Amino acid sequence: MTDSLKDYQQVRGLAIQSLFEIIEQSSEGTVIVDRDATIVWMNERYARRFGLKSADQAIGQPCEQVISNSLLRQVVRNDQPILLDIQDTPKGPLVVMRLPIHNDAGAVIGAIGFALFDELRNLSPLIERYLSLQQELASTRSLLRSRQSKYNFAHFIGTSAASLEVKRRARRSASAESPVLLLGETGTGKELLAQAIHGASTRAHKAFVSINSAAIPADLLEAEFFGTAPGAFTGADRKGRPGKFQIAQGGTLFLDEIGDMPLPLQSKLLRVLQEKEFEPVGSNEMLHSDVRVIAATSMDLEAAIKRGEFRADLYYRLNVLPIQVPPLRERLDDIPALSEAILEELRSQHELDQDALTLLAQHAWPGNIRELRNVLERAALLSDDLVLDAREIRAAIGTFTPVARNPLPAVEGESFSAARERFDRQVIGAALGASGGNVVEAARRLGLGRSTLYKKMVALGISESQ
Ligand SMILES: Nc1ncnc2c1ncn2[C@@H]1O[C@H](COP(=O)(O)OP(=O)(O)OP(=O)(O)O)[C@@H](O)[C@H]1O
Repeated sequence: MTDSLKDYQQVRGLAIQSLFEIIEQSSEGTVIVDRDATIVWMNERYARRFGLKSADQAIGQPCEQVISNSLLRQVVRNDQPILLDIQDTPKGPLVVMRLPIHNDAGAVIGAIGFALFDELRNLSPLIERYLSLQQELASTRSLLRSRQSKYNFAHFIGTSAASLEVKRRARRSASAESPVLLLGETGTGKELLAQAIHGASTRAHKAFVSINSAAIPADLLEAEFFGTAPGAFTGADRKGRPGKFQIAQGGTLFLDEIGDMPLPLQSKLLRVLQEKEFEPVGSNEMLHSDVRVIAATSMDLEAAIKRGEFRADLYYRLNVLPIQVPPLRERLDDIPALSEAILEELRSQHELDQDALTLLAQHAWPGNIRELRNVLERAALLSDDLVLDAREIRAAIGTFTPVARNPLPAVEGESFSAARERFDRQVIGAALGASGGNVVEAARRLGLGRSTLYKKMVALGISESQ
């Protein structure tokens, strides 16, 4: 018994010695700190890994000064080893082991850290796994960042009454959960607004995903929306693929050109909006959906319903918070600020002279803000001068479409005051007509005080019912 115990003590002693030697020899580095976590010894190889010329430079330094994320201080303080850990260093990750050092009385007097490199071949799968997990994490993070919205309300430039109203409604819709329907011509900023709504909502930290029904062939749309189940297809899609609804889970799904959605898909979309669940293509399983939908269209959906091309029930479901985004020609006051913001965004040094701005306010902008951007970009590229003039803008516009102004036809020999009276009569008559004869409403439309409008009407002999 005593003999075998002696044996044991001897074997233990040898084991401790061998263990230390093997680890010391196969380690990438060894560092020893004292009770204050000040480095008292470091091997040369380890010093070089941290950019030091020699280990002498490390002696006397707090351990974190040399190894920025060192945990040796913690080991000394807690008197607890950290047996296996991964430490990032400027030259790649290391597997490290940190142990407290005790004196004969069992008190902590310091700590030792071994950095094990991949000479210990059986650790390399661990490092590879760690690296691949890190890569996966980085790419997931960057994917999420790229899916988060790029724009907020400050990006929607415009202080005209029409723009302010659009922004007011959009801001309000951000705090709701119901679908939003953005109506407006191409290039008016519908997607920008959708992103801003998402960014101001409680879903902002989740994905903003957009899908354009007009840009994807009809037979692929269902899989794009709802994904495919594993085994539903052969070849590349065998494993199954997530659809936009899955990718947007917890976030916002922007359905652009909703008017172009085929009827069978409209029924499926309606079901997701109502039941909050959907079925991937080729699957029998229902998946729960937590997605806020923002839809947009440049199409007259009511006309499409009459033609039988759009489901009325889907329209009512989507039309909870409609926002009409006016075309640029109805908010020409925004052009100077928009132009400045666009030129700035293009990092262009160019400015516009007064005639150029006047000309910009005379074009009807069928392509709206996207067209304005293209015109300014083209003009800035082609001009040598930093001040863009009307001639250069005119050349960049290409096909000029003047804004319709319903000009009054001139009457031969008519005096100025007669022409002016005719003009006043027409403008007031039109405002009254549009307001159903309501003078207060007509005055508001014309930007006149009610009594001023009354006086003008009396002077012109216009009655209220007109
Ligand atoms: N009010 C605005 N202020 C600044 N930039 C704007 C504004 N509105 C639109 N833009 C810019 O104009 C371009 C077109 O806008 P966006 O894509 O949002 O329009 P859209 O209505 O969704 O168009 P489409 O229907 O063709 O998809 C984008 O570059 C956008 O940033």
